[in-house]
Amino acid sequence: MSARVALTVAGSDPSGGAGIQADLATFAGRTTYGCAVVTALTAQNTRGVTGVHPVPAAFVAQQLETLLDDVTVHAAKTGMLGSADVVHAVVDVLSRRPVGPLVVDPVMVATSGDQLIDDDAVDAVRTALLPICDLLTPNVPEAARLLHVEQARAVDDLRDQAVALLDLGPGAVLVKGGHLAHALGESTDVLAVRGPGGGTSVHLSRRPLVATSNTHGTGCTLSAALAAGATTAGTTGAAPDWPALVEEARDVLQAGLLHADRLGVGSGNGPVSHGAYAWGEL
Ligand SMILES: Nc1ncnc2c1ncn2[C@@H]1O[C@H](COP(=O)(O)OP(=O)(O)O)[C@@H](O)[C@H]1O
Ligand SMILES: Cc1ncc(COP(=O)(O)OP(=O)(O)O)c(N)n1
Repeated sequence: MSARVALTVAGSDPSGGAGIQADLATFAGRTTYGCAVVTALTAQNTRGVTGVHPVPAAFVAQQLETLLDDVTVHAAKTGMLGSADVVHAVVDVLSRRPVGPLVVDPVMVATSGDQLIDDDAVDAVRTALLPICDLLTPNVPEAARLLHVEQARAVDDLRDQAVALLDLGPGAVLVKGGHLAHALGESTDVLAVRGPGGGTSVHLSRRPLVATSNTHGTGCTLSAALAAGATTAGTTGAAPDWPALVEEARDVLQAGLLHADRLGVGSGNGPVSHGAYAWGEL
């Protein structure tokens, strides 16, 4: 028997709340072996980002090629890619070399407001990465930026934007409603899935609002849990059951949010507790 292997292609967050550190912790919590290709170093803590040191695109490609020469990956996720060159390098390798279902978290801005991607890279995500993506997981501002529309203000807007984003190429889209959670009084994400016959199904995933400011890394944790869940489909080549995997991943994140205040890491927006679900902590 061999392990289910998930890959993250993302930036480093030394505080451990987001980026590759969050992804690897989440993979481990889902009993999935984790590999990581690093796209950028950030100087970051729970209060914000003070610097970004990008990895050259050719070296991102070299990391991927070298890994895939040796290791079979059953599902992958992308997080912070940073520049158009890195986006194109990742797309070039992943379109030639199968890594199972691909989850794209189109990371653009940290909770602290710091920009993690430039405008050319957003265009590259839209035109090159989304066509090879199996599940796209934008938050409210990211969905609006990808579609060139105003930010969603209600669940109907989340639904319309999830369906509209399917036209850019992904097999499924989960528009996350975390930025509306306080206004709505609960956290509602909307999943749109393209069916084999071309029809679209829409699913609402709802959870009670967790009253915490310790939300650093929520998006990374959710997309990593989704990639970990998709490794099972990746071992057989079956299509992932995205509605079921979204519910599982949201349970992982909800436990992480409920346990976050007990971590006491840093003095800003602290990290979610990536392993809480696996430990049975609530
Ligand atoms: N306070 C909260 N309570 C419960 N769920 C939340 C809360 N904040 C965010 N979430 C959930 O965390 C996930 C990521 O949230 P969101 O803030 O939308 O994305 P990002 O972290 O990428 O900015 C979504 O599933 C969202 O519904
Ligand atoms: C290196 C790195 N990657 C991604 C993020 C953003 O992560 P996210 O999960 O969206 O969490 P918040 O920034 O919203 O807390 C990051 N900060 N750093």
